[in-house]
Amino acid sequence: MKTGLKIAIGADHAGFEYKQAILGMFDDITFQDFGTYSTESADYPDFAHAVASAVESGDFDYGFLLCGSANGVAMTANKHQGIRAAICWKEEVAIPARTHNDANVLCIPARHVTLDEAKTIIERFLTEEFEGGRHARRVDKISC
Ligand SMILES: O=C(CO)[C@H](O)[C@H](O)[C@H](O)COP(=O)(O)O
Repeated sequence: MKTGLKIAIGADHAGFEYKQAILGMFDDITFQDFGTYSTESADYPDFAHAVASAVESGDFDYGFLLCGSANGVAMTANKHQGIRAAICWKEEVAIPARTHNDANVLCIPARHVTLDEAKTIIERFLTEEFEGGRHARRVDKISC
């Protein structure tokens, strides 16, 4: 796993508890927490836009977003021009998210994976590197 990374993280109420756990999980990652800050019902676009803007600014290596299904945060983050947000629910999906899609935001469905699975997904996402080549050509075609 890469070390010394700066990561912007956010979640709605459905992802709050996993977000809190993730914040304490990795000694060598600097997190900035963009909320939410409790289990009180909240609106996922508020946190997804904040994390996406932070990653777009270049101040962070990656963004992590959590909501119940990960769909809402991914849809929101992907509205940002510089963002490639990938929903990853298992390690095998996190690998091509980085190697093929050069994803810069990892979206985790907190209601559908265990915390251990979320940790494994994160570790894999932070280990794999973009392969470039034919994948770079395809990634270049994503923007419209
Ligand atoms: O998954 C989500 C959005 O894609 C949210 O986290 C919620 O799980 C979903 O919208 C349901 O919201 P609720 O207010 O907790 O019923």
